[in-house]
Amino acid sequence: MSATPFKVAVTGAAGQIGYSLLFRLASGALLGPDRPVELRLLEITPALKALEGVVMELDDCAFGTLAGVEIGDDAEKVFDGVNLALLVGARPRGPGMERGDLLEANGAIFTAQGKALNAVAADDVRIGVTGNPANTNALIALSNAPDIPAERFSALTRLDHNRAISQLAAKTGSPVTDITKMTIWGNHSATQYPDLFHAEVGGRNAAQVVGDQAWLENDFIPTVAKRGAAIIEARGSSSAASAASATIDAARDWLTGSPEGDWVSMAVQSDGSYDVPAGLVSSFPVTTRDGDWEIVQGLEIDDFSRSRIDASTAELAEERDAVKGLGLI
Ligand SMILES: NC(=O)C1=CN([C@@H]2O[C@H](COP(=O)(O)OP(=O)(O)OC[C@H]3O[C@@H](n4cnc5c(N)ncnc54)[C@H](O)[C@@H]3O)[C@@H](O)[C@H]2O)C=CC1
Ligand SMILES: O=C([O-])CC(=O)C(=O)O
Repeated sequence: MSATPFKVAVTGAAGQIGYSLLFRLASGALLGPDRPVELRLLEITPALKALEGVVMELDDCAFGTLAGVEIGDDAEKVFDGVNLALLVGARPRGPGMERGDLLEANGAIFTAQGKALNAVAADDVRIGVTGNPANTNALIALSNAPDIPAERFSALTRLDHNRAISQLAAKTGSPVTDITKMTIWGNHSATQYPDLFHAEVGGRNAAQVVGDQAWLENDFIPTVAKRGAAIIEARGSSSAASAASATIDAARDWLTGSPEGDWVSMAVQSDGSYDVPAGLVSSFPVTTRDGDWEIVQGLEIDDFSRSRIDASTAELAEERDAVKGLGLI
C-alpha cells in the first residue's frame, strides 16, 4: 500500500449526496484497496453537528483504506493540500425549478471555494463540480482560481452519461457493459444532448441498432435529459446515491484513465472543438489518462446533432452572461 494518503475534499459533506459519497470514497472505490484516502469535509457551520454524526459512522465502518477525516467550515483550512476536491455542497432544486434557477443562490459558494482552492490546494489538484448548475459553477470556480490550470476543473455530466447507457441497454436488451462511446453534449440541464449517433451496442452503431428515430427524439433524449426532475417528482428530493456513484465514476476515470477503446462524458472548458464557444464549460466525449483529459476529435456531427448541441451551448452562454452580470466571473 502506498503510504501517502490521497487527500480528497468533499463540500456539502453532511448532505444527501455526501451521505452516499463519503462511504464509497472511504472504502476505496476511487483508487482501490491499496491507496489510503484522507477525507477533508467542508460544511456550513450549522451543519457541522450533523457532519460529526456522519464521521462517527465512518469510524464505525473501520475502513482499512481510510487514513483520516478532518471536518470544518473554513474552506482554506479544509482544502489545504488536497489532491482532489469534489464540490458537491450547494442548494438543490425543488419541484418546478430548473437548475439554472440556482445560479444566484449557489454562485457565491463557488467564487469563495475557487479562491480558497487557488490559495491552498496541492499542485496536482483536480476539481470536480457536482453542485448545480454544475457547468456554470465550474466556470465560476475556475475563473476565481487563476493559478490552477483551467483543465483541472470539470463538471459532472457522468450521471447523464450513465442514465443514457442504462436507457439504451434497456431498449436494446443488452447488458450495460455492451454499450460504449456514449456522449452527453452541452449543459447538465434539460437542454443536454445525449448522442446515440456515435454510441455503440456490442460494437454496432447504436442509432442503427435502435432504428427508431421517433424513440430517439421523443423518448430517449427527453427521458435522459429530464431524469433529474422525474426523480425529484418521485422521491421528493433530488437524486443522491446515483449522483454520488457518478461523481466517483467521473473522478476515478479522470485519475486512472478511461477504458481502452471507449470514452466518457465530462464537462470541461471548451477550446472551440465542435464549434462549442471557447471558454464555456460544456460536456464533450473525452478520453482520460493520469489526471488529464482530451476531447475526442473527428466525430461527424449531422444537422440534427448540430442543432441540439447549439441549443445547449446557447443556454450555457446565457448562464455565463448572467454570472458575469452578477460579478461572479
Ligand atoms: N451534477 C449532477 O449530476 C447532480 C447534481 N446535484 C446537485 O448536487 C448538490 C447537492 O445535492 P444534495 O447533496 O442532494 O443536497 P443537500 O441539500 O442534501 O446537501 C447540500 C449540502 O451542502 C451544504 N452547503 C451549502 N452551502 C455550503 C458551502 N458554502 N460550503 C459547504 N457546504 C455547503 C449544505 O449545508 C448541505 O448539507 C445540489 O446542487 C444538487 O442539485 C444533484 C444530483 C446530480
Ligand atoms: O435534477 C436535479 O436537480 C439534480 C440533478 O442534477 C440530477 O438528478 O441530474
